[in-house]
Parts: sequence; structure tokens; C-alpha cells
Amino acid sequence: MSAATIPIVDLAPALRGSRAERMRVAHEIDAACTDIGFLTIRGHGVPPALIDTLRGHASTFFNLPLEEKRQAEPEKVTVPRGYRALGFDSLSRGNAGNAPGDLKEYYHFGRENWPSTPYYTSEAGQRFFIPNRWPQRPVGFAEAAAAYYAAMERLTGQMMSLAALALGLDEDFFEDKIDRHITAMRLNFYPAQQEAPQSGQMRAGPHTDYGLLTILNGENRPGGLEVQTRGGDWLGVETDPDTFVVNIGDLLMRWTNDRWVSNVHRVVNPPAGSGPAAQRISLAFFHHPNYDALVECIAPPGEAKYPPVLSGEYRDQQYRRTRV
Ligand SMILES: O=C(O)CCC(=O)C(=O)O
Ligand SMILES: [Fe+2]
Repeated sequence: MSAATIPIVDLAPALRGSRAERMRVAHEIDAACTDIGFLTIRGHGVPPALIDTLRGHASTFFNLPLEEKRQAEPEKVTVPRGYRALGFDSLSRGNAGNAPGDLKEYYHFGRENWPSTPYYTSEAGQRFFIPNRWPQRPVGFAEAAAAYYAAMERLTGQMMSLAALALGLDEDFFEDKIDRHITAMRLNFYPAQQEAPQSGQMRAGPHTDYGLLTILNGENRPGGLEVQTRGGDWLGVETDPDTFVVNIGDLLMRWTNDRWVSNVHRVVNPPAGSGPAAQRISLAFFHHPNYDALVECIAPPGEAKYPPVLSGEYRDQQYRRTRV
């Protein structure tokens, strides 16, 4: 039976507890990921101040004049860093949809520093380890983003150990596949809507995410996140600023040979006339394995539903498909 609400999982017992407690939490994660591919986590240990500070900077930045924001826009459309204006991409196109550009702006960034070894600095590495592009205002934006990124890195490391336990694998199964991960973050800004959207246009069209886990910090405003149930209905997802919504991405679905679902979700438009209260910000950490990790179904020989795919190639392909 499909959940009527998104399951809530308290991570605290697993983060401080015994293997038995980790197993119990892992089973809860397994049930949620099998059924709907979404869960809300609490007891995650991330200090609220880290979240508030980044949200505050994001709000200041996105409320600057467009011309100033555009100074943080990369010249090339292919560079996944910096500011992107309204309608730059259409997430539905990554899943064979054809909606017009999404009604959101975003700020795209990755880690600040990396070692000077070939994995990072080679031609292949430079496709994924790209310098961030911070605007002049607000001051402290880069530092707040780096602190939040580091907290998410810890959290996803812990979650992937629990994921391995849930899947009956060694607890460290994913460790050497994520120890040089290429995770990018997007700070999404959905402005209040003065004009009616075009037909089929949304804040974010129906799509699945690409990586392992997405850790989302949102806010409940008119025009929010919805996920599709197995019955085909759209279920509203609460996204309070003091919890995180976690969802499975395509690569983890492939890795688990469809045991876990990378589920279709979207961000709907606010009702007409909602006014400024409909402005919404979300912070999305798209946890993605090392670019050279080969994602192969965990399945008995002959039963794999997908051919192996390289982590970095898969993400690049999806970025290309979603660009309008
Ligand atoms: O803003 C949200 O609530 C979800 C955004 C999302 O699904 C995405 O950026 O992939
Ligand atoms: Fe998404």
C-alpha cells in the first residue's frame, strides 16, 4: 500500500547508537525508499543556525536587482556554476517531458577546494571540479554555503552507510564510491508570480533527480513540492526549514535494480493572486558519487534491469537534456 503522507524517520538513534539501532533505522529507510522514494528526516544533528544563515544569504541575493544577479552568471550555458535566471532549464525534459522553462532562478555551486591530484585536476576531473562563482553581495555567502555543504557531506555519508545496511550490503559498501563525490548544490528561488504561467509551465516540471540522495531544505509556501504516488496521485510534501526531505535519485534506483524508487516530483505554481507570500526558497544538495564510479545493479547475474553507467557521464547527460 502506498503512503498517504511522507514517512518521517528520526535519525538520532542511528547516529549515536548501536548496530541494532542502526539496523532498525535502516529498515525504516528501506520501507520509505521502496514505497515512495521520499522521507522526512529529523534528529539529523545539523545546527539550525547553519540552515538559517544560508537561507538568509540566499534571500538577500535573490532579491537583488536582476542586473546585479546576472553578474554571477557564467558566460557559457554549459558551465554548471553560478546564477541562472528564470526559465534557464526545464527539469521535465530530463524525463522526456517538454514543458517550457521552469519558473525558478537558482544558484549552482560545488565544493570550494580540492586536492591537486589527477582525479581532480585532469581533463576529466575539470569537468566536475569547477571553481565556484560568488557574487560581491551578500558578504559571507561563500562561507555560509561551504559550512552548509560540509554538514550535508557528513549527513549523506551517514545516510549512505544506513542505505548500505538497509540493502543488506556491508555498511561501508558505498564508501569508496563517494569519497571523492561530485555533489553540486542548487539554491532554488521561486519568485512570486505576477503573470499567468504558460500552458504546462511550473515552478519545476515533473522530474526525477539524478544522483544518490537529494537532501532538500524547503519552506511551506503557496506553490510547493509534490510527489507522485504509485497510484498516480500527487501528494504534497511538507518542507519545513527545520527538517530535511530526502529523496532517492536515479543512480541509487539503478544501483538497487529498482528496489528503491527515484520518484517523480514537481514544484507547482502558487494560486493566482497569492502575492509576495508565494516567494519560496529551497536548498538542494544533490549527492552524487565520484565521477568515475561505475553504477552497476546489485542483482544476481542476468537480472540487472540497467546496463552499468558512469556517475559523471550520467549527470552530464541529464544537464544537457534539461537545458532549454
Ligand atoms: O524546491 C523544491 O521543493 C524541489 C526542487 C527540486 O525538485 C529540484 O531542484 O530538483
Ligand atoms: Fe528534484
